[in-house]
Amino acid sequence: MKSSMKEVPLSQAIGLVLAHDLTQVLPGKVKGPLFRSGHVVREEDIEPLLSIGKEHIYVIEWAEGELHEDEAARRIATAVKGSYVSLTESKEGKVNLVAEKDGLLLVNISCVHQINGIEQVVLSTLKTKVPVRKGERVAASRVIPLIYPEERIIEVERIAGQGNPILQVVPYRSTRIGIVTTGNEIAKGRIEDRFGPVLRQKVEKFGSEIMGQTFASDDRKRIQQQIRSFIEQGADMVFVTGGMSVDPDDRTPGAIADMGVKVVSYGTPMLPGSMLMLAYDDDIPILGLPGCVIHDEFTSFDVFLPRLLAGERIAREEVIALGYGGLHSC
Ligand SMILES: Nc1nc2c(c(=O)[nH]1)N[C@H]1C(S)=C(S)[C@@H](COP(=O)(O)OP(=O)(O)OC[C@H]3O[C@@H](n4cnc5c(N)ncnc54)[C@H](O)[C@@H]3O)O[C@H]1N2
Ligand code: MOO
Repeated sequence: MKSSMKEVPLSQAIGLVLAHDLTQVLPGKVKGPLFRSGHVVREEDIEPLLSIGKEHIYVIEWAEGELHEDEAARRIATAVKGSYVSLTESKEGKVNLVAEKDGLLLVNISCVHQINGIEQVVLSTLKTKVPVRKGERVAASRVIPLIYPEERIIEVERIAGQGNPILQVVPYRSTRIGIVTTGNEIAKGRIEDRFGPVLRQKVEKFGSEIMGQTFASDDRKRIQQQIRSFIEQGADMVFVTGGMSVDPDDRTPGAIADMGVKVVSYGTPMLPGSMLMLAYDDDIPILGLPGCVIHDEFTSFDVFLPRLLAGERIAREEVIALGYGGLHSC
């Protein structure tokens, strides 16, 4: 047997319980529930109900195996949430999933696709591997009809139970970073360094620290010595700034590539930030940062930084994938 909805005219609705949130939309002013599910209709509610076009309310007689939209949305959200993600109460049949900490959001994309392939399920998420703040909404779930077959929710729960959590937040590690700034014009004091302040601010935003900054002339050996020195002092990551382009006196990529490290990529298919280099000395990332990092607000560096601070190891495939949708400016 299926659940049924009994239509009750407003004149007979006083004392009855609303079966779902009733939404008011006043363009530019309000879009939200005027009455919440479970509200007991009173005399003074009649006028406001008429003003949002309700001449009847509906009372549901429930059958076995069917769920209210609020319950269905809550079960989807519960099934997909992993660590450091929590749920809000449902509103108009929608449950929000919220980050409990600052960190990197990881989304299991193929499972999200599978779940949205189930008829009339909505699981809407942010993109994977983006930085999120504590309290930020990372996803929302709902079903389209008010009364929804439980068997489809059981299918959502089966997909979600297969392996890695579908949505999780990985908090940032506390990371000590050394900066080697290259360029004769800075080493000789002709211009003032701009990388230091920019990098400090970007890194501190994620709760990590710059352990020091040294300055090297355009000389391979000096650049390599200064990178090594930071690693010996316990750096978890090293940034090398400037000299990433095509001039013969741009020595940074050569210096990094020639110091016995594993180069993941020199050249990142995103603009700005195409001249970025990523290498690893064992587990320690070494990044060659191009001039655009001090010029543009958002570059490939801002994509990589939160991933690295959350402890992700970036592989070449992930760098390649940045090209699609990676055209921002410059
Ligand atoms: N012919 C080509 N030209 C450029 C290419 C290219 O592929 N072919 N790539 C462009 C892209 S993209 C970028 S990004 C920049 C990369 O520049 P570099 O990282 O090599 O930077 P430099 O040449 O060392 O300096 C450029 C500019 O920035 C100033 N600078 C450098 N470091 C500092 C610092 N610490 N503080 C303040 N200012 C700094 C430097 O004095 C220069 O004015 O190359 C494009 N060109
Ligand atoms: O490394 Mo550059 O951004 O593409 O300006």
